[in-house]
Amino acid sequence: MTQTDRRVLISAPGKVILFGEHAVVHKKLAVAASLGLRTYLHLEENETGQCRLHLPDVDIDLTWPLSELSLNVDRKALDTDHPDNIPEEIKQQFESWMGVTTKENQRRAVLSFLYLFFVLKTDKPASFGFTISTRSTLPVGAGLGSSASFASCISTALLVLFNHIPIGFTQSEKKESYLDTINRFAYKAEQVIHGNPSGLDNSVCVFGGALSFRRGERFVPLEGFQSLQLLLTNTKVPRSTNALVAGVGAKKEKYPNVINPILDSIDNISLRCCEAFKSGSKEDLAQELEDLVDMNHCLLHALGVSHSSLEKVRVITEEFGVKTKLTGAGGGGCALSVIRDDVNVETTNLVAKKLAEEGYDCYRTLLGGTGVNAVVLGDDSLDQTWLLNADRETLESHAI
Ligand SMILES: Nc1ncnc2c1ncn2[C@@H]1O[C@H](COP(=O)(O)OP(=O)(O)O)[C@@H](O)[C@H]1O
Ligand SMILES: C[C@@](O)(CCOP(=O)(O)O)CC(=O)O
Repeated sequence: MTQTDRRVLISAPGKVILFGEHAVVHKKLAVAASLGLRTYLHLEENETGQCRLHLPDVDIDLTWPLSELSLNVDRKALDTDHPDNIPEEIKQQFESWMGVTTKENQRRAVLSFLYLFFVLKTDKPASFGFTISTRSTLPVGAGLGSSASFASCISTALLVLFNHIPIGFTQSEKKESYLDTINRFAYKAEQVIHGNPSGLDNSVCVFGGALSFRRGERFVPLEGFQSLQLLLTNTKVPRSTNALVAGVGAKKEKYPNVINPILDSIDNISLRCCEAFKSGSKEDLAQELEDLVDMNHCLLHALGVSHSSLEKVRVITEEFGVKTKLTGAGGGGCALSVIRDDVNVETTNLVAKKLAEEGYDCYRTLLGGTGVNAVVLGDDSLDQTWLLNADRETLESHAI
């Protein structure tokens, strides 16, 4: 296979925030872990002279001749602290490539791609072309980090495509430094998608595992982490991470003496979680996590980011003695329930059944899986049609 028809499968996990969402935006500690559910990206280099961006999860299929994807101004102008601050002229050019794309979720996905494309692009022959197709087994916009997982895949694809990092980065002795590079650009894409991200989600999706994170500092792998049985419930109530994060910020501005102590309490919940894992006693850990889950949810409720659907999940699970909190931005989206080892399978099934009767989707998935990964595909193997049609188990078996 030549360099020009190289095909690569990239994947990155979603994440679940155990403790500290929202507070982490304001420099409080958060604890999160990667999920078994992932986003997959198929990258094909070809000689069509065109760039195709195929994002079926958000109903996008755009193709541009690469000769037309060129900026009128020096691309150094893209080098700002936040992508929102790029010159108006570039924003207008991005708009002109957007076609009929009008929905906010679609626009942000395409804009994050265009932004990274221009930041990372290097000179290539006129015939150079490529197709990017993505498919996620994560629910999109539900609090499980689909945007960071997507951002990590796009960042990796463009870094590999333009030869900033080698395809075998996961086997390289410079792996850590390559992952840092992927993470830096994934964060930029996250900024395009949801405004003021803390950087927690992209760190989990890129590095995988379980970690604690404070904005502006390097994440710390969670000492003594043991995978937990979690039940994730997607209420399917749509919400905007942007708006919810901005709402908490506005409350903090207006009622600093009320909100700051809440954020400090959440910080202490995350600290306590780290200590509980470190101490290693499984019995105590289960009890503490349940308490912390309950308290963290109530504090998030006070910040105004719960929703009646999430409260309903709490009521249903509580009937079985199972503790639940919202996870991610809240306002709908997903809840996480801690399933203690002494809760039997029949009970868990019954809880899941009751939740399904309300129209919610339940996921049982492992925590702490591998971070972003890329493999070169052979001539005979999987193409993008396969990617778009494969079932979840088949996809997961190729994630490595
Ligand atoms: N598979 C995907 N394909 C294209 N865009 C995606 C995909 N997953 C996520 N996104 C982008 O991320 C946005 C969802 O981000 P967000 O609201 O933060 O939800 P989540 O909690 O799932 O990360 C989508 O509206 C879309 O712009
Ligand atoms: C609310 C927040 O803490 C997590 C948002 O997670 P999600 O986008 O709902 O998956 C924001 C952030 O950390 O950037």
